[in-house]
Amino acid sequence: MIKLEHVYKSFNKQHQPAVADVSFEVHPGETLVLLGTSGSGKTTTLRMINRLLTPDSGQIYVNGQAVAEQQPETLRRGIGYVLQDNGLFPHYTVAENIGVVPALLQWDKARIADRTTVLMEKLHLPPGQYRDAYPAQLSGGQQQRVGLARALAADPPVLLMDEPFGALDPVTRASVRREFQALDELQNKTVVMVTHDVQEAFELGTRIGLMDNGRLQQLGTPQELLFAPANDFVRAFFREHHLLLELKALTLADIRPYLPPTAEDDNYQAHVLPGTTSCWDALQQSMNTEGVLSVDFSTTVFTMDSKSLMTALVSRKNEVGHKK
Ligand SMILES: Nc1ncnc2c1ncn2[C@@H]1O[C@H](COP(=O)(O)OP(=O)(O)OP(=O)(O)O)[C@@H](O)[C@H]1O
Repeated sequence: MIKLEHVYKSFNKQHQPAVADVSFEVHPGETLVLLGTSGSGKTTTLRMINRLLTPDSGQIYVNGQAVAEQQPETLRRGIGYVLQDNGLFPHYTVAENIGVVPALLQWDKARIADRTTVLMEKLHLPPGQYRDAYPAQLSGGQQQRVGLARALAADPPVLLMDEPFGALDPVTRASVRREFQALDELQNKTVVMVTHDVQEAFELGTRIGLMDNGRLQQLGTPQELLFAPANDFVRAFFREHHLLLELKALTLADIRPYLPPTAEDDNYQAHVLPGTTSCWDALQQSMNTEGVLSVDFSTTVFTMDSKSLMTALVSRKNEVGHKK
């Protein structure tokens, strides 16, 4: 668990603070994404959580304990940290990089080796091929996977990530992001991630904290930020990507009332999507199924096509817009 209470940080007392009155709580199993324009205070906020920076005022707690009362080294051993440039040690092999924190925690060698193998397999880095490689011998995407494995190695309850996919090309970025999202390791972790990529925030964030000028402009679920913006800044921030973000934020269950009446389908084959699937993922799946989608709404299975999905989205938008 991470908790910030009225945190302020200035680098230059003559200027406005880099972070002003930021408060939030993040619970196990949640990913809070800090999103915002460049210089809005995202990285400063993150770096105060593991004491790389010290707040001028306010309190920060990790797992119920004030970070100011803990030795920075001890605190950081319990926090996984992933950086944009991966921060791997160039003269350490992949296995040695992944084993850094377990070694500091004095795990025995066999346990470190087992844990390294498990994580490399989960992150699609065949251990036989890459265990003894050096970072420079890996692609950017592979290096970032090693950075993730290193952060997860000692199974810390808290994970901080600063633009973890920011240095990757769009295709690699999407695949590393998907692998990250699918990791069972994350299930009970408390994660705070910084990004300025709006799509990434919507894909990975349980909640999003949108920052501007050092302040949290709004903190809420992707749906809340999109459909109930707290102010003009929030509204304007998402305007350009609105339709795409709606596809990511809304599930098939959200648009079910707007789908055309469809006969229950006894002929559906494999590939039934749960109602919790995002509309975006459903459209992507429809490319593999010639446009046809079967959706399991618990009581009934609907069969529809991608066109009726888009029509339902527009009907929903019209109705919700009309009510406002
Ligand atoms: N070490 C520092 N010394 C002086 N000023 C700093 C320092 N670190 C950050 N700042 C200033 O604090 C403000 C917030 O910076 P921060 O890096 O937290 O923003 P950010 O939202 O993470 O931006 P970006 O997305 O560009 O990384 C900026 O005005 C920045 O110039």
